Amino acid sequence: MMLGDKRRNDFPILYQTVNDEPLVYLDNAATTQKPRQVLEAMSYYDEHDHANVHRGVHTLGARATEAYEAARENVRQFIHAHSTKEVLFTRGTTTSLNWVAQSYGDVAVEAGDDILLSYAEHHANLVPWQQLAKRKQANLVYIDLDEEGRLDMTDFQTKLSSKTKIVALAHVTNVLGTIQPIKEIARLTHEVGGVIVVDGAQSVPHMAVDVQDLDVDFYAFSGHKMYGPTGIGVLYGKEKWLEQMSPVEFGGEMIEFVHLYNSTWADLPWKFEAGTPNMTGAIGLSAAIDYLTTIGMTTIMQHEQALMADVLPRLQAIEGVTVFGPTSPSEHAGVIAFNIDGIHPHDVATAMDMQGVAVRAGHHCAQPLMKWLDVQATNRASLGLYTTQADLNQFIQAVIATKEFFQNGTI
Ligand SMILES: Cc1ncc(COP(=O)(O)O)c(CN[C@@H]2CONC2=O)c1O
Repeated sequence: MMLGDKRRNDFPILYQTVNDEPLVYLDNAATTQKPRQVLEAMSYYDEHDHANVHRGVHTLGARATEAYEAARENVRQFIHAHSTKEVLFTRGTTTSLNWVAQSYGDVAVEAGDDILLSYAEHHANLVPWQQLAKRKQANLVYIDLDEEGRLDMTDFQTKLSSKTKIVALAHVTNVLGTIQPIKEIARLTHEVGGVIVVDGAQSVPHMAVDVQDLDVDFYAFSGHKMYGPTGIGVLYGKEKWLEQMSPVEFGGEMIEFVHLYNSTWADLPWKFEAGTPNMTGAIGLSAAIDYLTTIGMTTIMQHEQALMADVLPRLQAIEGVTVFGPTSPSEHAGVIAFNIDGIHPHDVATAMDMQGVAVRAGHHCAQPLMKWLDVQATNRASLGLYTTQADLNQFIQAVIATKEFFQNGTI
């Protein structure tokens, strides 16, 4: 039995019909669904242990604090960070990346410095750097993509220089699903004295991530992309950088002492966590990590690669369908962008929804990439650990039926 069939009954939401057809949920790159184990862990916390953290001297406060900090330790182990001081809870990837651009960027980047990005970045890993470049009169330098949408490493090394202060890249891109060689990029970036900021939103759900092995300086991801709740994410940062960085938000929790006209800050990681944190979200994220760890990231990656090896060639073989990104299935980490020639992606997605199949349509917060692809928008199917062969069979049938419907009016 494949993983998807084995684990599907952990996800109550998947057992519904849409337009009288079994739901086939293939929008996991937007957000994943939560297993009962995550839902139950959050409910248990709220029903038994909820209180505000780090301040109460009463029993519930102690239990809530213990649960919250145990969640942080669980994240540390999951990404193999050296210390919990390096694991900051945020609202999600977008907040994490903004914190780096504002706090690290403002102290490290000066006029004339280079910030290297790729055309394939999500807006969350592009717009914060645009704002930093404007604030500091720094240069945004875009690394070319090759003909199949991979990062052009030759162009990267050409543009990398002693002026490079920051390299900001996705580990896995959210439209093409390309896996960027982060470990090599980190090594090359450090050789010129730069730091590497990695957008891990689309990689953490699909593969094991070891931030020490990758030797990245910052790594950002979201709970809701990895079978956890929304509203909780993580910023990993090397302790040496976080110690130098000023807080981005100010108030309770993050202070050591508040005088009338100045204040001192709490130690890491709390220096960056102003106000009451999302305890339930952190506990839900920790339960998601336990769930993924029980299955094993290698097992998940193998499952999704097997499905991709089946579905990508079948989609590529449909006449009148354009599939974007690398030709090889092994270079797609769970994501396929495609169009049916001559049919607007929104019409395709609507027609597929009529057949119970949920795919994304639009620019996917990657408008520079749409320009590079020379399209306004694409459709996107994205797999999860619960995706089954039956899901993909229904997906392929829906693409074919949608094409025929728009060509001759029958579905
Ligand atoms: C590569 C990447 N980076 C950052 C983000 C932002 O994450 P948060 O919204 O959790 O801060 C996303 C979200 N993915 C978008 C959301 O919907 N569809 C997508 O592809 C993403 O895919």
